[in-house]
Amino acid sequence: MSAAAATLGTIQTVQTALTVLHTLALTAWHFPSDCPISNDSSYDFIIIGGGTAGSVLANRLSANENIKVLLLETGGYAPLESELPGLFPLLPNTVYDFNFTSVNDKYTAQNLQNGQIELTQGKMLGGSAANHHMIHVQGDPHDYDQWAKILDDDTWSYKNVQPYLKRQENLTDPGLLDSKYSQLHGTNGFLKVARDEQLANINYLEAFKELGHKIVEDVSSETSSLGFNEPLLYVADGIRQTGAVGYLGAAQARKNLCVALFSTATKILIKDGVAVGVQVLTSDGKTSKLYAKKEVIVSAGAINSPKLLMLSGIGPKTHLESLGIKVVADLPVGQNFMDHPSAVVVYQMEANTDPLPAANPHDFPVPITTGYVALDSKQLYPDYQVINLVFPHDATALLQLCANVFKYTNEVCDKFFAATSGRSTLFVVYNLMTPKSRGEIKLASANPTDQPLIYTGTFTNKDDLDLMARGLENFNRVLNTTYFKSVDASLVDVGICSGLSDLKFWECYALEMSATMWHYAGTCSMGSVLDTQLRVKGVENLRVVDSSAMPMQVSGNINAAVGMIAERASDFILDTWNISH
Ligand SMILES: Cc1cc2nc3c(=O)[nH]c(=O)nc-3n(C[C@H](O)[C@H](O)[C@H](O)COP(=O)(O)OP(=O)(O)OC[C@H]3O[C@@H](n4cnc5c(N)ncnc54)[C@H](O)[C@@H]3O)c2cc1C
Repeated sequence: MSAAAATLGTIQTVQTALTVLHTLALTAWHFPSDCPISNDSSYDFIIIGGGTAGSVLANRLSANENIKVLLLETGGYAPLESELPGLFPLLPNTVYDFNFTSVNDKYTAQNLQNGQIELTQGKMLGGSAANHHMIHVQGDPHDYDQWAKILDDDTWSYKNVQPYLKRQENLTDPGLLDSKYSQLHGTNGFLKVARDEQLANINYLEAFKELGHKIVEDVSSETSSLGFNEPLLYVADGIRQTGAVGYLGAAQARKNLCVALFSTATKILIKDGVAVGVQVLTSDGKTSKLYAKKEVIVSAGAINSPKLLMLSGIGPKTHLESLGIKVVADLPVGQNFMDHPSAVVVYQMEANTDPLPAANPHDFPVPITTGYVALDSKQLYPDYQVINLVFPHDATALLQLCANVFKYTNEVCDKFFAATSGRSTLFVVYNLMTPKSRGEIKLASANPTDQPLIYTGTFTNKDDLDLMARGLENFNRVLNTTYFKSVDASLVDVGICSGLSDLKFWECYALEMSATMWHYAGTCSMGSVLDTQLRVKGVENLRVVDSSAMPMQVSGNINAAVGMIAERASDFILDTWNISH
């Protein structure tokens, strides 16, 4: 039997066994209790979705005890395996995941299972931060300055968003707290972040240095995020740090905050162009109508937020009419879908058989470094990011990542695994930072329980494929460094793109191995669907606050940018309603 198939079988067995533990709700103590809702109740604000953005908003808007806030979350409490950082490969394909897949474009991702991209997305309190990969990075200043330029609104420039990036953070890393980087980080926020420094990373950092890259303690910067480092992680006290753990945990005792679990918003109630409430389906199969005296705020993530808007009549007119949905506002909802296209590259190191410390479920599973690289030496912002994971020999954890997280085919994963036999490997997740390609989310039907159609649009703009190929080729120079030569390193051949060389090889590799970084964004973007205070154009008292609102990708993992948007939005909302904060 294929090693990958056997690993997938083992994961399913473990996932089934864990369902017994789920019934004990072992993590509930972190969070506010589940709050009952009843038909016709009203609140000042209704927030839809208790993920990264929704958790920030629920905390900030309920800080004033006179303001009644309802947070609706379709999932339940995150399970124990979400809290333990080392267990993240067990989370996809469970009830804690929406289990979305892309529509097979027959062009990209053909070495993924079924030619489809597994678009994992958290369905639980904490949202996608409860099953994400825990890398914390603020993004490059150039990203936000571009947002300000596109939106013609300086509110979103780096200078103006930086305080909100900081406001989320509670930096607990002793080395960084004692360094010049400390002023770029917050220490009073709700999200604890720190590095996991590992001796095993030193040789690799040296190799990247030999290629001319800067080695930095931290890539946060007021000018440029280029360089290689050991990243900050959303891990503290051995526990994954999510918005739900931090922001909702701190608001546990508030009587004016109702967190309703297993409560799915199926429609936004709109009367005469004003959002007045939400229709909600609860786990007992009942439908209720709940009302918002001030605002409805949609924070259901970049796939579910556009889905909900379209179900409510806000979206492209012809698409909605084709499904018999009455149009309330004709807006390009669902369009401008963005992700960071990725590809995994593995290097086997013949002469490196070093053991690694035994995996501790409270830590990130393996030593990790990240790098941000520009292909043009004059450019200050990155074209690509690499996430480098060091796996010890014969590591089944590599198979778990390959087969259950990235969802490469068993043939590909078996080849990667064979390369680990008796030697260490470097598992490199390469991804493109500012793709020009765009995809689209569409409704499959007017039924809220149906999955939407997700067209990722990967490499529909040829420039992206060209840049991705050049970047992969550029990174591959690592084989020429002293360390990689000393361990007799080579690229693991997965048997695709044979006969091709140089850039043609990398272009083929990028296409065939293209996957996701799970950084979905832009589907209700500011500028087209929203104004720059995140209000839906043409509908009053309705905002979208989550990764859907991003007009352009940021150069790195996007959770911090989403949290920043929500922090910023909370100030907009409190100011709009003259609520003190
Ligand atoms: C596998 C994976 C790995 C990632 N790795 C990283 C990483 O290492 N670092 C990083 O910075 N970012 C990472 N990300 C991205 C980051 O986690 C997300 O961008 C971020 O969590 C998005 O926040 P959000 O608030 O937009 O949506 P989410 O956090 O997804 O929250 C949406 C919430 O809405 C709920 N919901 C949806 N529909 C409804 C409805 N109709 N009614 C009620 N509730 C609803 C969902 O259950 C969910 O709780 C990763 C994401 C994934 C999926």
